Parts: sequence; structure tokens; C-alpha cells
Amino acid sequence: MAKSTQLADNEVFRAYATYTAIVLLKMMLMSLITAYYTITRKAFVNPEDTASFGKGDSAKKYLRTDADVERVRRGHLNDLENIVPFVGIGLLYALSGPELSTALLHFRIFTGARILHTFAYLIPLPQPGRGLSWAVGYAVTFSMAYKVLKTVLLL
Ligand SMILES: N[C@@H](CCC(=O)N[C@@H](CS)C(=O)NCC(=O)O)C(=O)O
Repeated sequence: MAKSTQLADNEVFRAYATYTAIVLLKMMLMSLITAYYTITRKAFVNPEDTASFGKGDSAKKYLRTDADVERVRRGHLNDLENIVPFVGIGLLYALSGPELSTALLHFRIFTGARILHTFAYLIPLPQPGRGLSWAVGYAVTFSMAYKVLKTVLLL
């Protein structure tokens, strides 16, 4: 086995890497779900994607938007708006020397909140389910940013 680097020996960094990989994989799954809905609903947004259904008007009817496909796309966009900040701020946070238990709490709550947000958006669950899951994830990232600034602030 290759020799581990110092970062991989740091438990907080390992926790960060673990949960970051989980939420990024979850976000990547949104592409597959989008593709599934696009194909099963036969709702395409690019003319070239309908080519296999023939030419002219027979293919044109598949060039449309579908409520379910758009819902997954909005869920994916919301992941981008929230998971990308988590990845950046989470890395700075992991390097700012937090307690392992506190860091794990942040990472676990964020990951759980984003998974819940996806279920709430796709099922869909009645509000405020989605709103609350979004707010919890957002608050976790905010809390990590606060800790980073409290630790390293240099203006
Ligand atoms: N870009 C978001 C900003 C606010 C936000 O993320 N709200 C959460 C809780 S209501 C959400 O799930 N928004 C739905 C979405 O982004 O499509 C929006 O337009 O709603």
C-alpha cells in the first residue's frame, strides 16, 4: 500500500473527504435521475436529442419541457448552489483545527439535510419539508464559515 500523506492522517480531513465524496456523488446522481426522467417522459430540450424519433413533426412533439424533468433539474441546481459552497468552506473549516466530534456533527448534519432536500424535492414532500432541509444545510455551511473566520480572520 502507498504511504499515507499527512493530510490523510488527519481525522478531521478524512471525515471531510468522506462526507464531501458522499454529497458530490449524491449530486452526480441527479444527472442520472435527470436522464432517466428525460428518456422515460420523452421530453427533450435539444433538437438533436429527438433525432432517433424520426424527422420533422414526428420528432418535434418530443421537443418539450416536462414538469418532473424540470423538478429534478431544479433540485440539481439547488445542489450546486449549496454543495459547492460546502466543499470550499468545508475544506477551510477542516484545516482550521476543529474538534473531530464538532466537525463530524457539521458534516453529518449537512449530508443528511441535502439527502432529505433531494427526497423532499423529488417526491415531493409538502412544505416546509424542503425549506427546512435547505435551511439546515445552509446553516451548517454558515456555521463552518463563521468558525473559519473566527480562527483565521486577517483583514
Ligand atoms: N435559488 C434558490 C434560493 C433559495 C433556496 O435555495 N430555497 C430552497 C428552500 S425553499 C429551495 O429548495 N429552493 C428551490 C429551488 O432552488 O429550486 C431559489 O430560487 O429558491
